[in-house]
Amino acid sequence: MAKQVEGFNFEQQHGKARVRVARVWRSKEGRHFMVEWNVSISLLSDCIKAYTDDDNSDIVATDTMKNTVYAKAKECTEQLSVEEFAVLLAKHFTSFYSQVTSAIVTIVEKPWERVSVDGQPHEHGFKLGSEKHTTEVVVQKSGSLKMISGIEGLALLKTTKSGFEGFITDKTTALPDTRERMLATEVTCSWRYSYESIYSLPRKPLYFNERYLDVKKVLMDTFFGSSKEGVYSPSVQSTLYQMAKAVLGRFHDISMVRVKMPNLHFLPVNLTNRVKDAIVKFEDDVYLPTDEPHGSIEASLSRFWSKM
Ligand SMILES: O=c1[nH]c(=O)c2[nH]c(=O)[nH]c2[nH]1
Repeated sequence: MAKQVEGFNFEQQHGKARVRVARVWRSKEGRHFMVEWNVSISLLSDCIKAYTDDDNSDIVATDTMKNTVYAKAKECTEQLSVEEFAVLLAKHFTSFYSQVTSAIVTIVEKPWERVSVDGQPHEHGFKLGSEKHTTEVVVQKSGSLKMISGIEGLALLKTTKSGFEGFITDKTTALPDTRERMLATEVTCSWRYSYESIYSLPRKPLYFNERYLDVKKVLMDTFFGSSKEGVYSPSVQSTLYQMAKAVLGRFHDISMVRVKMPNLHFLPVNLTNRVKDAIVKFEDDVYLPTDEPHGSIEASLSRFWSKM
């Protein structure tokens, strides 16, 4: 919200970025559970005097925000999702400080996964996976909520059932039509939940972790198709749309989904020697993988009644 200050419109927020915290929980039976989070906080608060009058008396110190992350992590005696922790932090800042009108908390979870040794899940051993679970929540003093979750760095590839043809051709077009190519991407997807108040959130423990895994599965199943047959992709655009639509079709508490899918090209390799003999003739087998430059394709899809 812009404020009128000395004849100007003025907007401000302050916070602490990239606070790293890990939390371990130990079950009675001796199994350990752990998370590692990177937390960023930004507060919208009435502290204009700090900007205009050198008066910090309304400032929540960003150092205090950092300490609060550790204090709240300590208080969480049960395992919880990034979404729940973000809401808990945001709720604290908006209810504890009269000056704070709104809190924005974003968290990226590092993908530590329990290892198996000799086919048995290890009690306290973890290895780093690849894609990351993310969230951004905005909480107002009234309890009104905006909650977005996401997945980052989901690298997917299929070696066939992908093509691209019928696009505009003009004098700068070199790309041939094809019905046979590799399709590789790194999916970034975020989705907005339709919960609009911190008081109407699902109470089920780890609900949002379950949702995250379910959304990831729907995205991947749609990308790949069935295990034997697969599914033909006529373009990244078409596959991206099918993936977004599948998420909205499946999850009724998701009102908006945004998907970004770079097209990471695998270029056919054809090599001839100086006397024009083929060294390598491309037969859908030898490729030059490249990520620069790459196609960049993104879209968002929301229900008619929903907010973006
Ligand atoms: O799936 C694709 N979409 C495009 O827009 C595009 N453009 C391009 O050169 N190759 C591709 N592939």
